[in-house]
Amino acid sequence: MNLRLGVNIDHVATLRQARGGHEPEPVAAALLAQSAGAHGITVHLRSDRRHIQDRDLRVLKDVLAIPLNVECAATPEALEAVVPVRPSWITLVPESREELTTQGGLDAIFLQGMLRPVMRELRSAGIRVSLFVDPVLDQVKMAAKLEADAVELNTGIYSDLPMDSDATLELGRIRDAARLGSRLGLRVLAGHGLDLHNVGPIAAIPEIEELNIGHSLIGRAVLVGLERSVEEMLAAMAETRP
Ligand SMILES: CC(=O)[C@@H](O)[C@H](O)COP(=O)(O)O
Ligand SMILES: NCC(=O)COP(=O)(O)O
Repeated sequence: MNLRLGVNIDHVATLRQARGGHEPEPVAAALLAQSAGAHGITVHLRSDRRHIQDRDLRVLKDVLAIPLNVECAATPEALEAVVPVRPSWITLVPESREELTTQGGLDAIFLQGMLRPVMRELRSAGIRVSLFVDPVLDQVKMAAKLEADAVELNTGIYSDLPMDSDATLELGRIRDAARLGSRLGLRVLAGHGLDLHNVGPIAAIPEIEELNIGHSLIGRAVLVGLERSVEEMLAAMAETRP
């Protein structure tokens, strides 16, 4: 199975919002990522609208030829903004206003009563649903029980490990969760904090179909250009998953 790259363009919008103007245009970034070989575009519509705006979703949906994945909290306010856009995917993520970035996976077990009707509504609107969960077997089982189309395994703990530390344990958790998700019929994605240096061992996990990568890729794009940054990431992924 070929490994796909979803490019998260949130932080192009972060830069735009720093001045509250029009530049840089995240839609232009999405189109450049698409032409450089990205297989999908991911954006996170945060409740505080710190980067991606409602208008971005609408324009992205209109212009992209590759799937649009919108991450959001499972709140009525977020879903009212996202569902009418009809993205290919909605990924439900936990969110708190104070966090700098997502702090962990969704607790699908604790939230199952709330998630069940929400996910049913999204499915009936023709939108595929992914749950961003920690690499914990019971969370993956619950995602399957809730009839999610996919799980995105949170690689945040793995990505935060110091460079010279032993990642065996965390990689094992991600590998086991990926294997279980695939066995249960879920599509398995992974992401959070991945970069050119740590992506290899995650890309090597055969059950993982797609990686969502944003911050490091956009950070590098500031230095070398977005197309080159996407191409470098695709090449790094292909080193372990040709
Ligand atoms: C859910 C996840 O891991 C990321 O998409 C992250 O939430 C992106 O949001 P920020 O770009 O606001 O950190
Ligand atoms: N869901 C993960 C994502 O979209 C990108 O996360 P990051 O690479 O910005 O940490």
